[in-house]
Amino acid sequence: MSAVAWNPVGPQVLEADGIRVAFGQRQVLANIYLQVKTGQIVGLLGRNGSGKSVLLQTIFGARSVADASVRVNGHRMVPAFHQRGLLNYLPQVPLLPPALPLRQAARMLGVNLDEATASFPALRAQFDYRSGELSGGSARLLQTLLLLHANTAFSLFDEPFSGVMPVHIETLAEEMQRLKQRKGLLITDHRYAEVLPLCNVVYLLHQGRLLKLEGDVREQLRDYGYLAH
Ligand SMILES: Nc1ncnc2c1ncn2[C@@H]1O[C@H](COP(=O)(O)OP(=O)(O)OP(=O)(O)O)[C@@H](O)[C@H]1O
Repeated sequence: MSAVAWNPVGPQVLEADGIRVAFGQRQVLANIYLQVKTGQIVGLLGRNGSGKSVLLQTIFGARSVADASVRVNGHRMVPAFHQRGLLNYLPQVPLLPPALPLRQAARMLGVNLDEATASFPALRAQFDYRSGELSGGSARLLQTLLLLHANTAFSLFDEPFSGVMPVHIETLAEEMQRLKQRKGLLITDHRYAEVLPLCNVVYLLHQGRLLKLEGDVREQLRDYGYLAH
C-alpha cells in the first residue's frame, strides 16, 4: 500500500517505471517506462506476445512485480487499483461475470447506463440482459463504455475494439476523444488504423523495450515488423 493518499484534484500524470517481467529465462518486459496524462490517449502497439497485456496488468496492479513503480503525480501507488477513483482496467478477457445484470454492473461502477450508451441507441434493447446474454461484440462495447464513463482519472483498455463492428468502432473512437477531456486513456488494440488517429502518443513494445514513436509512425511500425506494408 502506498503511504501517500492520492489527490484526485487537477491534472494527473500516471507513470510506470522500471517494469521488468521475465517468465523463466524469457525477459518479456525490460525496464519499461511509460507515461499517460489526463487529457491524453496513449496507444500501445506490439506484435502478438510482446507483453502488452502483461504491462497493463502490472500498471493496474493485478500482476505484482518486484520493484515495479507506478506513480501518480510523482507519488508511488502500488497497487494502483487500491486508490479509489484512480484507474480502471478492461482486461483482454471478459470483465463482467456472465450472471451479472447489466444494470447492476452499471450501478456498481457508478455509471448512468443511459448516458454511457447515448451514442449507441441500438444497445438500449439489451439493458435488461445479463452480461453473459450479450453477443461478444456488444459485451465488449458495453464493458468499454462502462469503464470509459466511470469516474476514474485513467482507463486502461486491452483490445476494446475486439469483435466490435466497424460502425460502432467509429462511434466508440469519437466517444473516447470526447471523454479524454476528463481522463487519460491507455489503449492497446491491433486495430491500428483506428488507434493511430486517436492517439496523442504511440508506443511500440518491441523485444522487451518500449519505444516512443515519433515522426512517420507507420514507417516505423513497418520497420519493426508490426505492419507488412
Ligand atoms: N503466466 C504466464 N506464464 C508464462 N508466460 C506468460 C504468462 N503470461 C504471459 N506470458 C507470456 O508473456 C508474453 C507476453 O504476453 P502478453 O499476453 O502480454 O502479450 P500481448 O502483447 O498482449 O499479446 P497479444 O497481442 O497476442 O494479445 C507471451 O510470450 C506470453 O506467452
